[in-house]
Amino acid sequence: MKNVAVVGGGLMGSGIAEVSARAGHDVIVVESSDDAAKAALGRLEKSLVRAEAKGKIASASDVLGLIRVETDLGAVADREVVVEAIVEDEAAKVALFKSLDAIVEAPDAILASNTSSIPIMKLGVVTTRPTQVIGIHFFNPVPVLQLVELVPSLLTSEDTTARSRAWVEGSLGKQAIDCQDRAGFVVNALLIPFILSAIRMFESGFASAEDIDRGLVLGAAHPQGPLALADLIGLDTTKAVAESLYDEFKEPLYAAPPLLQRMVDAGLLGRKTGRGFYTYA
Ligand SMILES: CC(=O)CC(=O)SCCNC(=O)CCNC(=O)[C@H](O)C(C)(C)COP(=O)(O)OP(=O)(O)OC[C@H]1O[C@@H](n2cnc3c(N)ncnc32)[C@H](O)[C@@H]1OP(=O)(O)O
Ligand SMILES: NC(=O)C1=CN([C@@H]2O[C@H](COP(=O)(O)OP(=O)(O)OC[C@H]3O[C@@H](n4cnc5c(N)ncnc54)[C@H](O)[C@@H]3O)[C@@H](O)[C@H]2O)C=CC1
Repeated sequence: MKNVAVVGGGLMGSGIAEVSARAGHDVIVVESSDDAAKAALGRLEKSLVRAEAKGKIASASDVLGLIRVETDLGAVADREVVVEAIVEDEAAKVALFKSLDAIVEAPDAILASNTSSIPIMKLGVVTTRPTQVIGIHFFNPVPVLQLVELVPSLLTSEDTTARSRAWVEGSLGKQAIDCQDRAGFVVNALLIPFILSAIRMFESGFASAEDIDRGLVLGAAHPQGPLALADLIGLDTTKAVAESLYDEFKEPLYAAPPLLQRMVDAGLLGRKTGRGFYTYA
């Protein structure tokens, strides 16, 4: 699969577009407005310039030359693989998969979602080709982290799973794990309750954000603490993933704590808005 579309060019979509172009693929990114398209292009340029400065790629402009950012979803019609990376909102994703089903022409094209937590079946069944719908879940930051979770639904064909694996491992150089189609898959089903516990600890006044994070960095060798990680993921996404998990399993450990809800209400979404548990320049 050499021609790829990524729908949603935010934090994750721009990373997926970057690693695809770095693997030599022809990439179309679709964004929802001109301003969002400009922001996506800015993220791509910044990341590729950094990769070039670090000697990881020969030329940022050559890689950028493989990527087109569009605002018309019709641009994805000729793609072999489409990776959806829009906001973590089931209704928005359902609407998008219905549109993709009508637009994408290749009869064997793969329609993938990068969702963090929404069961893939909910997206597959709204299309006429659920055998070709699969979760291909990358991790943040995409150019750095090796893992991809492969999440076939009960209706996904073995051929779709095999071609998805060949693409992420063979072409993109990532490492895949296989997951059942349950909210949160493997990593977020474990990681999100850990982050929510850290938020509850901070909310209760038990320890400062800095001490909670330093504790996990220095005492458990995590690359960053859970509150800094929530700021990296985005508090809106963290809350949405918690809600999907709670909806599926009804376990209190998945319930979003009030502080997380209030921070999202306030627009304190972490790095993306400049303020979450920490402030960013
Ligand atoms: C919510 C979901 O559905 C699933 C998820 O993704 S959950 C989130 C999973 N992600 C994690 O757990 C991230 C944990 N944190 C980390 O791995 C690290 O803290 C980090 C990579 C984010 C930053 O690492 P750091 O050592 O503090 O910073 P820094 O020195 O700037 O970066 C380390 C390397 O990563 C690269 N890097 C960091 N951020 C990057 C980015 N956004 N894009 C590209 N490269 C990046 C740097 O260039 C640097 O590369 P070199 O070693 O080759 O120089
Ligand atoms: N943030 C993270 O650490 C991770 C997020 N994910 C998942 O990836 C997806 C995207 O997350 P982020 O990139 O963090 O979000 P984000 O908010 O940074 O980006 C979402 C982008 O989608 C665009 N968009 C929204 N609706 C659209 C539409 N209908 N058509 C085209 N573009 C549209 C927005 O303009 C925005 O740029 C979510 O499903 C999330 O759960 C997966 C792994 C890690």
